[in-house]
Amino acid sequence: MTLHLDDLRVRHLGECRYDSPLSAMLAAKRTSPHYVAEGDRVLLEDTVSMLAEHGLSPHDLPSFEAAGPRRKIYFDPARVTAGIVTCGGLCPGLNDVIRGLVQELTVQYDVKRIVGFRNGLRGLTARHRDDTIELTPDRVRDIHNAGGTILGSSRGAQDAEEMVDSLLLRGINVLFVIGGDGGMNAATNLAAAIRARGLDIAVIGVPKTIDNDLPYTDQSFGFQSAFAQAANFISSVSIEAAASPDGIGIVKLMGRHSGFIACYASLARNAADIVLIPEVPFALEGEDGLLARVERHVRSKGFVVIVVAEGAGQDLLAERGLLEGNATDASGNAKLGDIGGLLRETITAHLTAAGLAPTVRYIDPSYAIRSVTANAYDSVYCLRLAHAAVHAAMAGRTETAVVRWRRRFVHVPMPLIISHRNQVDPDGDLWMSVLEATGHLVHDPAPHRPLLVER
Ligand SMILES: Nc1ncnc2c1ncn2[C@@H]1O[C@H](COP(=O)(O)OP(=O)(O)O)[C@@H](O)[C@H]1O
Ligand SMILES: O=P(O)(O)OC[C@H]1O[C@](O)(COP(=O)(O)O)[C@@H](O)[C@@H]1O
Ligand SMILES: [Mg+2]
Repeated sequence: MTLHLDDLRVRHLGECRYDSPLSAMLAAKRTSPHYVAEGDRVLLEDTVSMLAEHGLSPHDLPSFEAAGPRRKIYFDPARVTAGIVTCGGLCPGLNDVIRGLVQELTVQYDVKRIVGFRNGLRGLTARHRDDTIELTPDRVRDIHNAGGTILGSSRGAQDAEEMVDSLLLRGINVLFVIGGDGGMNAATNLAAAIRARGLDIAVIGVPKTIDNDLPYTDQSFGFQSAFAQAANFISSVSIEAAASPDGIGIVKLMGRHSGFIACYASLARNAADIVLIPEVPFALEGEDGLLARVERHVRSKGFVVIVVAEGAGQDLLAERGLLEGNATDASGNAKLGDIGGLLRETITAHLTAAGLAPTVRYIDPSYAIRSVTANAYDSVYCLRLAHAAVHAAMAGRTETAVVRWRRRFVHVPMPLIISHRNQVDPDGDLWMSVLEATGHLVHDPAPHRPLLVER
């Protein structure tokens, strides 16, 4: 998708007329390699070839508005009531973001009232809108020491008009939606409903996903903590597999449509022999198929470690009638078949038929990965995203997500965040690293992507 400068402009509620409490500090600042001033923009692309292709002056190149505090703001902080909601699946750092939002709103902007909606967008429905949590610095002081979200979360559909009514009834001027593709979709619809009614309510998104599958963000918050935890399970399984005759270690990791966790967790320990992700189809049978490859590993090395993303090989399950048609969860997300189970069964049968006596160690750590506390790196990241989100809201941005893009914090129009899915590029350098680390390129140099099958 080719984007132009106009596609990247974010919506403003109106003119910023109030002095920001941070204006004196900002007056002294200038753009430097480490600070992007409020009027400056951050380029969408960062290679010479991509930029040259546009043939445009720097000012006309596709670029994002820089995040950060503004000298003039849209809302009078004394009249602001903020709302916060977390939706969808958990990921590390949700409490860090909530805490950062509350601290920044109260300490820097002196906002007096912050309402936490419980259990995701369900908390904005008529039935649940009064069951909220008053969020104060005291209430959030220690919440970053635990995983999950103190607000709770949920999946399932809600009516946008009903949610707007809730915002009005609770007097919310600024809503922070911490959510994934579903949450950003819902927030976009909510913002459209707010706009259609001509209301003065800002909706700011803080994109969240354990799968790292949202575009226009370097890496989603909590992802690093999650794949570090996943890497521990890979270590465990590889120790088990190595200690067993004809040992087969299999770890199934989250990743509905994108294999980022599988790739990063595998690289973190460099113990995987085979990595299977949704983006790279594979065959079970045949000389280049998975079963033959597993057998070669076991015969040459004595054991094999396989890391599989849960969304990999769904076509193989469908072929075997092991998929529930087009089944979806309450939010409309595809329900997956159990690729880990299929691997365990087919590998055991294949190796047994080949005269080996496999010992299979299979781990599906599932929720144990996304429920962990954010590590120090992610905590910092979450806090800075929260700061950026508060500045964006107070400056009257709406239908806008705050993200880190090429190491800078920027504003992205919410529709772009849900325009497509971020996936591992089979031609990209991440997948190349995985192939290098698993020895595919050295041991099997002939096919460019050894486990990729044209279907
Ligand atoms: N396409 C959509 N349009 C409007 N709302 C959606 C859409 N997809 C999901 N939602 C709502 O957003 C919330 C979170 O979505 P979900 O897919 O469960 O998690 P996530 O935000 O992590 O992707 C749910 O309440 C769901 O109903
Ligand atoms: O069991 P749940 O809560 O539906 O979550 C499972 C799925 O949610 C995910 O964590 C991603 O969901 P989100 O979009 O909510 O982050 C997947 O990796 C996983 O398959
Ligand atoms: Mg999602």
